[in-house]
Amino acid sequence: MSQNKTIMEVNQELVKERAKCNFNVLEVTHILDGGEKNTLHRKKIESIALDEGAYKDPIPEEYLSPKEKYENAVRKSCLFCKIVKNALTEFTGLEHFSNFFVLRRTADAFFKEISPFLLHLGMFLPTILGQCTTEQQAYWLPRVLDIQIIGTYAQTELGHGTFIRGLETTATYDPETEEFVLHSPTLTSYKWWAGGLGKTVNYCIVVAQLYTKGVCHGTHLFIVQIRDEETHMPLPGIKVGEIGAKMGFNTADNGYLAFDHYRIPRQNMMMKNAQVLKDGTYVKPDSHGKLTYGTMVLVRVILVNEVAFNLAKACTIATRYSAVRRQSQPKPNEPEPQILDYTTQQHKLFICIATAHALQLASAWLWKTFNAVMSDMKKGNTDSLPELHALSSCLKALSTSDVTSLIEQCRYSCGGHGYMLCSGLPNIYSFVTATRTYEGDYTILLLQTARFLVKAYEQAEAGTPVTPTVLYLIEFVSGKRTPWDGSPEGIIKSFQEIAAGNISSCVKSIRNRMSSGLSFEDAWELTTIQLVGAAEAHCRAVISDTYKKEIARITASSSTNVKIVMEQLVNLYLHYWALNRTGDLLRYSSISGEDVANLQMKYEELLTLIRPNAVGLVDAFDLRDEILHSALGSYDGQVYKRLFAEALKSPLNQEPVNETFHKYLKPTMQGKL
Ligand SMILES: CCCCC/C=C\C/C=C\C/C=C\C/C=C\C/C=C\CCCCC(=O)SCCNC(=O)CCNC(=O)[C@H](O)C(C)(C)COP(=O)(O)OP(=O)(O)OC[C@H]1O[C@@H](n2cnc3c(N)ncnc32)[C@H](O)[C@@H]1OP(=O)(O)O
Ligand SMILES: Cc1cc2nc3c(=O)[nH]c(=O)nc-3n(C[C@H](O)[C@H](O)[C@H](O)COP(=O)(O)OP(=O)(O)OC[C@H]3O[C@@H](n4cnc5c(N)ncnc54)[C@H](O)[C@@H]3O)c2cc1C
Repeated sequence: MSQNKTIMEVNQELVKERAKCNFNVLEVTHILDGGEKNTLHRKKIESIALDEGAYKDPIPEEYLSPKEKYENAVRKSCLFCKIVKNALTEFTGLEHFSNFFVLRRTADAFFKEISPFLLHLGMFLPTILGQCTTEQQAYWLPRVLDIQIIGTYAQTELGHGTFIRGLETTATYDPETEEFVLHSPTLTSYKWWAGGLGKTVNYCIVVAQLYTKGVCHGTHLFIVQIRDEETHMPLPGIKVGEIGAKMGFNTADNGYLAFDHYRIPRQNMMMKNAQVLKDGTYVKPDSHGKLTYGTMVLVRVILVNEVAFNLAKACTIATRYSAVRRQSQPKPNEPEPQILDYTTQQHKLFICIATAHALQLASAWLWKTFNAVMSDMKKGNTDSLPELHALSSCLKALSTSDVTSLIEQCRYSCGGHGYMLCSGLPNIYSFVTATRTYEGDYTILLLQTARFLVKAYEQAEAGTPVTPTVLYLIEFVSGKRTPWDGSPEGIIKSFQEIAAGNISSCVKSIRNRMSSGLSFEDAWELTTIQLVGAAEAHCRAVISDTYKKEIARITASSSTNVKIVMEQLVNLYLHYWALNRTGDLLRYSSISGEDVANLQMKYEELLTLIRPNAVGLVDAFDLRDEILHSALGSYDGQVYKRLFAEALKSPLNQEPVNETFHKYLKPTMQGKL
């Protein structure tokens, strides 16, 4: 493996673990990267960005003040962009966007938290690609890709994040001057949260209610200059600042923004879908009404990959540490076992490895689906957009939620040392837990998927065709059931039956409530706990099915041992979730109590089978130490030496006696305070 420039010799525990591994690690790396060519490309970018050591901080980030942290992050963002500039200029279409994953991953070496430029590349750029006309793109893109301007995406307001139709910022067209007048009528209409808005950006995309000829046409997107390009001073009519300290994202200067009758040219409305003509005539998009929500769909797709990557980081750290750490003495007169040998520890960790694989492959599949839908839409066909919206919503919701819990589980599995910032786990957690909220809160997105599922159920009942991911509903409404057989295919089938059963129960509840006199809205509202459950079950079935099929497809030409270990992980994922949902299985499938006991036995066998390959499996994620930032997870496994070296960096250790001794401790102890 092209691992890291290790200064320390590799710990013997890890040497032995690597010798035990029975499959070709590089082959698995290629699978996860989507092919050998992608691995080589990734390594090339990582080398360009990291080999010279430019990412290194003179003082560890965690010991800087908030202001210094931010300033250091800006310095490094500029440096990072300079180093990878050639790679950046390639991104002239959304179809190239998957290459950003490589940059994103590499950038992690530079930032323990996050770059204040994240939204520039993660949302400003894709919105320009997705929402601007060709002429607008020709004007804005070169400036964006060359970092001549820096932008963000300001949609959320102090009063509204979820309910976009409730946003209060107005953009009123003035045909006299051919300008839009942006205004923030209330405190709750202040833009709030946009990353980089506080101090970094000079432009942003603003989502505002469009008024022309006295009529409100709903929310539309505008490119707005907020700071002078020379002095960086906020322009007259703009009030902008930072929102303050957060649980994480502290180097991302999330900001607030308000407008006082601030004017922008008509051409700054993003006009790919709807337009306002010079005289103020509004031209409606002739296809789907939600096309202005496009960037959110893209970013939801991206986030599935993003959290898979973060889970890979967390389980690399926790698995390597668990191979080095020894604790307790279950058998008298025998050495303390590696904690990785405890079945409960394997239960905590191997599901993380399997989930990272499942989500990585599901995200690649979703990315392909996204591109296919975009290509249809270029031809004016928006028929597949509702399914993409439903899929990206539930996959974003479930992946961010699962990964948040699993990263915390990785921290638990590292005991006290996992609580140290230098383990890397707290920063990974505080980044990922936010993904459950931003870009659409968990509950909200699952309820969006539920809307789609209820409609699909009604179509299946009526005998009209349904889209590919809900084909299982046709069998369900026809009353056909597959007897439980405990095979991987059988488990996936039962997940689909759980999903169909849950959707059917929701439909019944809504109908019963409506027949007892409630409105559809009230009946829906009272059923939302079940609807969230149904969307979650559907999504679990989709992930499981995709994971199994993709592994079978990709490993068709793999070596035998790679095939075996990949299949073991798929089975582990399926057994883990089947055991987690025995209540649903008993309710909606023909599983018996004895079958549940067999599932448990099989699950425990899988843990034992995977155990010798555990370190090889996390090595296959091929995460350079610079990207992991972890004393517990480095490739050399020198956990204790690294923990001690980190402790010595603490500012409190730079002097033998702290001044508080003279000021407070001594007077207190001597009764003089
Ligand atoms: C220098 C270093 C650089 C390092 C970086 C290097 C590279 C970076 C590159 C990549 C980055 C990698 C990863 C991360 C990338 C970026 C992310 C990082 C940070 C992000 C920060 C977060 C940003 C944000 O949070 S922006 C704000 C997001 N806000 C939301 O998501 C709001 C959620 N709310 C909604 O989506 C909607 O309001 C709603 C809840 C869906 C309801 O909408 P509404 O209009 O009320 O619609 P309604 O419910 O009535 O439904 C009507 C109808 O429309 C359908 N619908 C709804 N939405 C959509 C849609 N999006 N598409 C299609 N259809 C949609 C809905 O289903 C209904 O249909 P129907 O009537 O049932 O048929
Ligand atoms: C770190 C971070 C970065 C962000 N960056 C950006 C950015 O760059 N640009 C930007 O525009 N925004 C950004 N956001 C804002 C983010 O998109 C919103 O916070 C998110 O969409 C949730 O909206 P909200 O905060 O209004 O939550 P709310 O909608 O107020 O949700 C609060 C609770 O109410 C529940 N709830 C709300 N409505 C319903 C309903 N209809 N049915 C059932 N339950 C409901 C939710 O499930 C949730 O539990 C960021 C947020 C964070 C945390």
